[in-house]
Amino acid sequence: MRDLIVKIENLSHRYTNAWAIRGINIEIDKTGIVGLLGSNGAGKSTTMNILCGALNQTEGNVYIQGINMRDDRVAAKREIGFLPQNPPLYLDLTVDEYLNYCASLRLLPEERIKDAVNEAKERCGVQHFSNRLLQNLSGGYRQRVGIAQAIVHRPKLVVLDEPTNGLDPNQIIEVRALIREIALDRAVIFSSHVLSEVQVLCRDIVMIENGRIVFSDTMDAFNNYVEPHSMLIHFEIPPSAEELRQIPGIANVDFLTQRQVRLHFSGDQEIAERVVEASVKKGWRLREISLDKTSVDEIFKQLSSKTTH
Ligand SMILES: Nc1ncnc2c1ncn2[C@@H]1O[C@H](COP(=O)(O)OP(=O)(O)OP(=O)(O)O)[C@@H](O)[C@H]1O
Repeated sequence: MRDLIVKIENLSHRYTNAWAIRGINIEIDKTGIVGLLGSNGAGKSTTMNILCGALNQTEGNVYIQGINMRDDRVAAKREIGFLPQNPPLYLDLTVDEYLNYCASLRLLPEERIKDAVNEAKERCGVQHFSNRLLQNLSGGYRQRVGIAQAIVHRPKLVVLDEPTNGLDPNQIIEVRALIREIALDRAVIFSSHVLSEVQVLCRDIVMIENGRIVFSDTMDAFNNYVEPHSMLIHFEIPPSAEELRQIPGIANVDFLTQRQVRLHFSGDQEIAERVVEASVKKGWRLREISLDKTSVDEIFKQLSSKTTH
């Protein structure tokens, strides 16, 4: 069997009166960032809380480095670092006091704590705030300390639940850079409800909607999926449909009005240039051209309807 860092198998969870997630399967076998994307209430936090041993699932299994969370929670949790959506920061502690406390909660041997805390502070860029109270740190630095507590015991897997939520744009950029950095030598699962954030940060994407996975593949595969496949064009002196079909790559021609036409094509980014070239050469007087981008809502809808319920 392959050596998986994480295996989530057929995971389902029911709160008192409704299923929050159903039949979730995720496998991660290498370092890097996996994005868990879903709108509010989709089931991201539920999945992450179970994955990190903070919530007991109704059905299914979670294995961390081959250890079943149900069988040996302490051993499995040793391999996980978790930054929940509302980080458990004790605001009246200093950065050092807090990280020392977290390291001892993680059962690090006393003699290793100092080095481990120093390493985590350095990696997260908070060493110069060692003696500052958490309540006197900005949101971005608090989040860095939250990430430092998640890596202080050098886990193989770090789980970050919407870590950029509530940060300002500069802080978001810094925290993203930090996440990229810590993912160089461990697997990171990162949740967000913002597609563009997952696109810039993650190697793989798992989309979850209404508690079910609707897409799970590489980011490249996802980007191919959402690439525009049609464009809207306005010609002053429109050509015939036949003339347009002769442009290599055009699959379908759809006249909306006498001068407005939607051209369908297959995954070829240079098609717009060919249309412009043909228009100039043949005097069609192109007035407007725009690629039809599928909206995120539309993608969710398409993907959701593909899953079997
Ligand atoms: N403690 C709870 N008791 C009952 N229902 C809950 C509880 N926690 C979450 N839910 C419900 O389970 C579903 C999934 O919630 P979850 O928090 O996992 O989603 P999410 O994708 O993390 O959303 P958000 O981004 O808003 O946190 C939602 O319908 C939510 O209302």
